[in-house]
Amino acid sequence: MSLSNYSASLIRYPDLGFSLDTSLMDLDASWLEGMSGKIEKAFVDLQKLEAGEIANPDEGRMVGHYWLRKPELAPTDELRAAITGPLAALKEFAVKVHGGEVAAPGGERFENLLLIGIGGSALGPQLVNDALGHDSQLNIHFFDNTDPAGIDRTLAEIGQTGLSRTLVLVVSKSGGTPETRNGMVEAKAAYDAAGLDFGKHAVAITGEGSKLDKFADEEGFLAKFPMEDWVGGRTSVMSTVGLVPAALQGIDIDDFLAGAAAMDEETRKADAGTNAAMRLALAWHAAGNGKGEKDMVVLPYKDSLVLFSKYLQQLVMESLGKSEDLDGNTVHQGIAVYGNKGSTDQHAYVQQLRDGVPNFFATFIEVRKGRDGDTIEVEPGNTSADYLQGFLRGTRKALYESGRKSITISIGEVNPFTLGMLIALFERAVSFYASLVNINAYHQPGVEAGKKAAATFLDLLNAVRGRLTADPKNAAEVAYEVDGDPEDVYHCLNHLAANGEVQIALGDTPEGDTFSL
Ligand SMILES: O=P(O)(O)OC[C@H]1O[C@](O)(CO)[C@@H](O)[C@@H]1O
Repeated sequence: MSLSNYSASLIRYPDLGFSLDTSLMDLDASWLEGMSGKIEKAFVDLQKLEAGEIANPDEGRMVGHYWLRKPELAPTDELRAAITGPLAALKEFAVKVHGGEVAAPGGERFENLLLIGIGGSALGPQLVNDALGHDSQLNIHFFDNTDPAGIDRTLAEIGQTGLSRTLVLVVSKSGGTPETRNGMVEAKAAYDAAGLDFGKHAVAITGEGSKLDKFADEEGFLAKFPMEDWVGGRTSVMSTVGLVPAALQGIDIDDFLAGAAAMDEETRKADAGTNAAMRLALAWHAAGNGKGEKDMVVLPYKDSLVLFSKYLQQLVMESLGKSEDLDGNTVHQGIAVYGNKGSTDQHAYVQQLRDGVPNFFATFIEVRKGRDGDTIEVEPGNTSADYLQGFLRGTRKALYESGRKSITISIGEVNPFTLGMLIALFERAVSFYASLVNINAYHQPGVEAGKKAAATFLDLLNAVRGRLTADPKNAAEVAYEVDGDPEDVYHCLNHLAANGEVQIALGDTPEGDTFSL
């Protein structure tokens, strides 16, 4: 570790208060030289993507999330209008909600938001809320799963009386995601039970013509905001998906977009020496040998960024985790991402990072400012912020001393602008990395397999339900009747027993368990 090595390895954008330090990644100059052809191609690929090329060939779609913060970039007037129109509309909607012009049927002002969505249709709003929502004009709650207990917990937080003052945002690009549909059905049931008109409390954010879009029309939703097919779920936080809730919360969405636009501007420059997103992609490539051999451990040293690692988990893993490259070769690409926050994890998993399996590189996120306003000394001469900085610097060094590499990203403070900057940085690094390893970062075929298998399980579950009688039967007998896999049938029966639909009599092993009505 030396100041000259640090200086030589640092990319900084002083106007943005941003820097990226890859000095502890030991990037080799000759390796970088050898990558120059791929680097050039990656710059060209991203230029073409931003110019509207079909960058998602499997789905035949353009990839337009970079236009969201610079609509002038969008290749046609129609696409530009699809960004600026909804942006103006959602701002106006937020003003009306805040002013009480859009209110609950009884005239009560909305005080709460309930966002129903999953994956990219929830993670962005959750990150934005956690990082920036401390002074929120409306309290936000989430249904991001089909877990009934989780739904009940959230409804209890809102409370029976709070429901009438709660605006529900149902967010689904496809408009057909089962978890989100279930969440909406559960929310509607809660409104019905409270004698409230769900539609008069609800807003849909979805693709035009989707099931949700039609349901919103049928139920007379208060408003609808479109989601375009050229914005992927995991990069949708700067579309209506992230901006509607953020504007309703009173978060400065113009600053958020401006931060992303500023990072885009810097990382649009085709110069590997100064382009932080390209440097990040190269560091990932070098660490994992271009094959994801090392996991990415994300450690923001700031409580308000704790969800950033979870957010990046979807952005990176859903984008890069692919079985085939663009030429159809089997490659099984990806980078595993996990993390939480520092210094908290020094008391949890940093022990393994320092001394255990060396299968990762760390990404520290440093926020230079400790807190707004006055601070106190926690001991003579030192503040809590001094300690946080000490732990970050100390851990980084301790890891390096035991051969564990790390990247350090620094920002001045957490605000809408800097959060926008960070998100844009990683989005562009993902785009570059995908080009470097020649994969399509913009589809997610693997997710479909689990969805299909879940649908098959539900069909089996319903068939099993139809076979239950007062006479006890074991799983093999029911499986024979429904022509199903005995183990799957056993799990159906066990599920029904756990939820009080059937009685279970335990045998010596699951094969001997019997079930009856
Ligand atoms: O917005 P939707 O269509 O409900 O999808 C939610 C999430 O599900 C996925 O499609 C994966 O199943 C993600 O890519 C997406 O963010």
